[in-house]
Amino acid sequence: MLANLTETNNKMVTKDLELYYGSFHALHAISLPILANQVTALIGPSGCGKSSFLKTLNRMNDLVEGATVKGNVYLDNKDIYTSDIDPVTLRKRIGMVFQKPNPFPMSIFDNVAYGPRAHGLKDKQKLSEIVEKSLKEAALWDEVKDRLNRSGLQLSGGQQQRLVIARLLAVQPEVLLMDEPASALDPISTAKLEDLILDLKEQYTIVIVTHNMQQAARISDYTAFFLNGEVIEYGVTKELFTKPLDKRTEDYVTGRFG
Ligand SMILES: Nc1ncnc2c1ncn2[C@@H]1O[C@H](COP(=O)(O)OP(=O)(O)OP(=O)(O)O)[C@@H](O)[C@H]1O
Repeated sequence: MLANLTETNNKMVTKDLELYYGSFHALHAISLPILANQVTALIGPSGCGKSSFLKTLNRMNDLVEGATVKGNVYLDNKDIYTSDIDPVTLRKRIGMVFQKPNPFPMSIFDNVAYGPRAHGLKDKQKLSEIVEKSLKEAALWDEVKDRLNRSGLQLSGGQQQRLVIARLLAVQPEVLLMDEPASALDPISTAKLEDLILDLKEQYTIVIVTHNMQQAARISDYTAFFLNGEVIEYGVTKELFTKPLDKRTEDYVTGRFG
């Protein structure tokens, strides 16, 4: 399937995106749509550029010394690499979850209230409402409502990952980027996180990097297969997994390499 870059329900689009780390050419002419309220999975063998691509979507690569981006990345049809875009505000709209859960060393409440407070909100009642709403949305409220003052670091890995998601939701993002968010979790926590991702796509647009083919098949609507910094194939997940057009995609999804 050819990626349609002009669909009206594209939340984001990358066009001829190139990424260099110094002289190393890490991403080659990536043109991909990210559909609104859908889960897009990025798959491919280690080192093929999935995380690098993910980081171009909220300008996290700005923080990597020597990284240069060429081409365009649009959010709601507006290029995010123009000089009038403030990367900090952008990252509020496009939040990111990493492989290893990274709650701040503070209470569960303060973790979630962190973003709204940083944006100047002081009203205790409003903060409490946001914390409760975000924890509910992240499917963590019932497990922590009686211990909001305990440290976020005392939670299990799966709970920590949902706390990090609650922290992002508290600043009302539009897109959630997830870089192998379940790779450090046990099967039960992974299943909870997958259920949560399926719930969250009702309200948010989600891009997830995963090494787990079954996970990509279970939770994503669209999949892009990366190899050596290129997108080899993009399409509806079911089709890409059952009727891949490219031999290399077929070899990868059937476990013949990677
Ligand atoms: N900060 C950096 N400086 C230089 N090269 C980098 C940097 N980050 C990544 N690379 C290189 O870019 C290429 C793509 O890396 P990237 O981490 O995006 O791949 P990946 O598909 O996410 O891999 P994995 O599945 O192992 O996480 C690799 O060759 C990697 O060594």
